Amino acid sequence: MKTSTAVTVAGVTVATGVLAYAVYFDYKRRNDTSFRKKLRKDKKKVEKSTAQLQVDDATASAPTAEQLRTALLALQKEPLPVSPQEKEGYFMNQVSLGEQMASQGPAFNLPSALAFYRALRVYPSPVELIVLYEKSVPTPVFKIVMDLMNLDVQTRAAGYYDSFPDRSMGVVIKVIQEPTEKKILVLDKDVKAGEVIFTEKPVVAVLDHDLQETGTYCTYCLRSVSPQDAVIPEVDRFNSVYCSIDCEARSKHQSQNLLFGRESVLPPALLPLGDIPGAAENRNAAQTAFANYLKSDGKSLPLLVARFAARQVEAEINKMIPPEMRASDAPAIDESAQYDHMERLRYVDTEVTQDEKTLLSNVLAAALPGLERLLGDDRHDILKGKIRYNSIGISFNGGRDDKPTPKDRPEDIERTRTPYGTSRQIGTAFFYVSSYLAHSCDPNVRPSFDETGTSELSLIALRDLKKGDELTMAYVDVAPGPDESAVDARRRRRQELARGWKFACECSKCVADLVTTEISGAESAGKDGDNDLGVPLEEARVEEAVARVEAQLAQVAVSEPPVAPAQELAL
Ligand SMILES: C[S@@+](CC[C@H](N)C(=O)[O-])C[C@H]1O[C@@H](n2cnc3c(N)ncnc32)[C@H](O)[C@@H]1O
Repeated sequence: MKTSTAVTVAGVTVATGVLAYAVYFDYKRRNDTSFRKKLRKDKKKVEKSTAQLQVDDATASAPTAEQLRTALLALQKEPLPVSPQEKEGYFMNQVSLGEQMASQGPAFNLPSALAFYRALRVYPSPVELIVLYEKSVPTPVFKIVMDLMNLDVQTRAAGYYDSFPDRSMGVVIKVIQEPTEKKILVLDKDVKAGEVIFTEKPVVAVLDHDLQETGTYCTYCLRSVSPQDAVIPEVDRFNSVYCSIDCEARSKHQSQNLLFGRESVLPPALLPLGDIPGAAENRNAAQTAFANYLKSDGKSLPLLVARFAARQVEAEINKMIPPEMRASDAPAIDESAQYDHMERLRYVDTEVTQDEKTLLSNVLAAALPGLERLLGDDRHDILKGKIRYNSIGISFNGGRDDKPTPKDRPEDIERTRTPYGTSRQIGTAFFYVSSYLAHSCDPNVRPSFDETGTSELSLIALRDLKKGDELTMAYVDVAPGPDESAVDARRRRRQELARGWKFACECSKCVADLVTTEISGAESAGKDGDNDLGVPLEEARVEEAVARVEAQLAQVAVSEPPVAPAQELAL
């Protein structure tokens, strides 16, 4: 087993559910003596059984590739324990089962490895556990555990777009390999012009700064709110208003409480903050500082990113709550797969200022020590780069005319993907499925928010379309202005695309325009190098991001202070 494979595998496993669970383990480890005793006992058992075992590599029977695949397939279908308590019990049982079977001889190597692998799947710091396994599990069994992990990652990666997006949306994501890998959103049904292809709720949304200040739109769903109907929250650090108590509750649950509220973010049974002196004052100070920063900065992205981080925490904490007690607004996608979705999205290099990093990290740590790890190292930069790159502008009925003109340099202006123009939007939202829409200067769909009057997106067909057609929207306003020639309009939209999304548009219209006589020879010559765009281009990042994030996660898991029982086991 190569270390790199272990790191990749562990990165994926870490990413799929470490956060609140790790915090919970840490809390239990520090506070629960019977839990500590159990771990120590377990450590001794591992040592004893592995000391007795001197299995000879050469005589050990290794499973065939087919046996391994069949066993893994069955294992992948097993339901995983949900609550921390269930996970804890499951983990202990599987480790002890693995030991017992390993002591039965080589014929039991595969069942033993499967048990150890099951334990690993629920463990909050898998890299630590791998290190422990390497030292304590018989070599042939350890090798099978690693082979199982390898295969697990491979099958998960290959089958990812078989189950996402949900088939009921009527679209699929296709991965095109040539000339460079890209993903496109393709219709899975026939539609007529004007039909809604699918609707999608945002993962997170934010109002433009000036509208947040006026309190005329719902802070959660972005619906227009008249003053007499506004629900005004008790605790708030902006001029938030809600269109209903339902929106207020959802907002509080998803992010508002963690970022700007006072209540514990953990369920009442686990309240590690309750008895820490000064915790409430500390939290208040961290939140005030962050809110002041957001107000003076006047940008949308820092709050959008903070809300996304809060939703990740919400998803993890939700797993600790029995299903019947969870909020009813569970999103359409499996929240535990959020990291998987994010890893697959493209992004542009974005640097978050040290101030912004520190302020948000303080808010997270003050809500629950350990949460700040969520955005450690350059994960904050990457997350912001991804949200910035994929977000869509929200506007109703073609957009507004009263947005203040930004004072920033052109390269610093926040841009969202919207055919109506960022300058006409009321807010910004981030969607999982619609993130995959490519741009075309002659688009065949448009995102609309008029159907609901909220941030829920309806994707509307602009012409009759057939199953198998690629869906494309306009990221920018592609219509020529009243005084704009076709050539100028083409140059403007291509410059906007290059500036905001760092690519030279290759849509059918741009390609067709190149061969028409109305585009000047000089501009055509720019096609290859795109030096007519006046903006340096770079490939949007994706695959490197996956590798980097995984490597960092694995590194963090190895170098972190003790948060999990492996640390005790490894003593
Ligand atoms: C928001 S993502 C859309 C999903 C993306 N196709 C993927 O592979 O993940 C935007 C990226 O798609 C590519 N793209 C979208 N529309 C394009 C176009 N008209 N011409 C060239 N590249 C385009 C660009 O490389 C850009 O990095």
